[in-house]
Amino acid sequence: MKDVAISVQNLTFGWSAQKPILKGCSLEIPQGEFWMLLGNNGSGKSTLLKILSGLLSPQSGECYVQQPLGFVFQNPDHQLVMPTVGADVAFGLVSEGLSWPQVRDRVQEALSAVNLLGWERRPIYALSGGQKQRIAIAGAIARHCPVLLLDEPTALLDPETQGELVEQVRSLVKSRGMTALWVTHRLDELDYCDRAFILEEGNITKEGPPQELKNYVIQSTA
Ligand SMILES: Nc1ncnc2c1ncn2[C@@H]1O[C@H](COP(=O)(O)OP(=O)(O)OP(=O)(O)O)[C@@H](O)[C@H]1O
Repeated sequence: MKDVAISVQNLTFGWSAQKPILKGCSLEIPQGEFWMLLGNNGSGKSTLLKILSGLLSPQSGECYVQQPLGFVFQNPDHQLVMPTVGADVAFGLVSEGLSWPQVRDRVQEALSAVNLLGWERRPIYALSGGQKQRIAIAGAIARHCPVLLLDEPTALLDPETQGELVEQVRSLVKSRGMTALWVTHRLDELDYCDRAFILEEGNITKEGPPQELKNYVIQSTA
């Protein structure tokens, strides 16, 4: 039996009492698996991820996520803060009080994991959208995060780069035993995940393997 990496029980949240977003939402993700979260616009997917990451507090319910967690935003320009690749990946390590050689090793390990070893001195502004997303993921790997939360990370990428990123995250999950929860609108991305959820009307209404969820979405939108 696998350990649970992410667990949510009866979560409720609303921006106002008149408009509840999550209405007793529950889910569980085993360690070392790649899951996706689908749902219509405004169904509360980003809100759920923000609660999982501690950016928002639920009104009620229980929430557990293995720590430290890494969060990858839709727009990488909202999270890359330093001028170069190496400085950005190292930035998240500041609070750990590591020695310089330890920081260098962590940065190299993380860049190697996303196939960007040797890119330390590259300026962030010169990277493509997909490369920036891989740097954001490298930041989480450098911090040795067991869990990655990704909020529509391919939304701003071209189709080829979208496929490369989702493939990369799948291979990180499988090779490093990480757990990832990936929010998406794109049904073709489901092919890469182990299982997926659908968030509707404030609750998880469906959970299952990718093909089953694809069929459900296609039938419900036909
Ligand atoms: N800061 C905020 N203040 C008030 N309402 C908000 C705020 N952020 C989001 N909302 C509302 O909460 C609801 C859920 O938003 P959320 O962004 O979680 O949905 P989503 O499923 O991620 O949507 P999308 O697929 O469009 O990204 C929406 O109705 C949204 O307008």
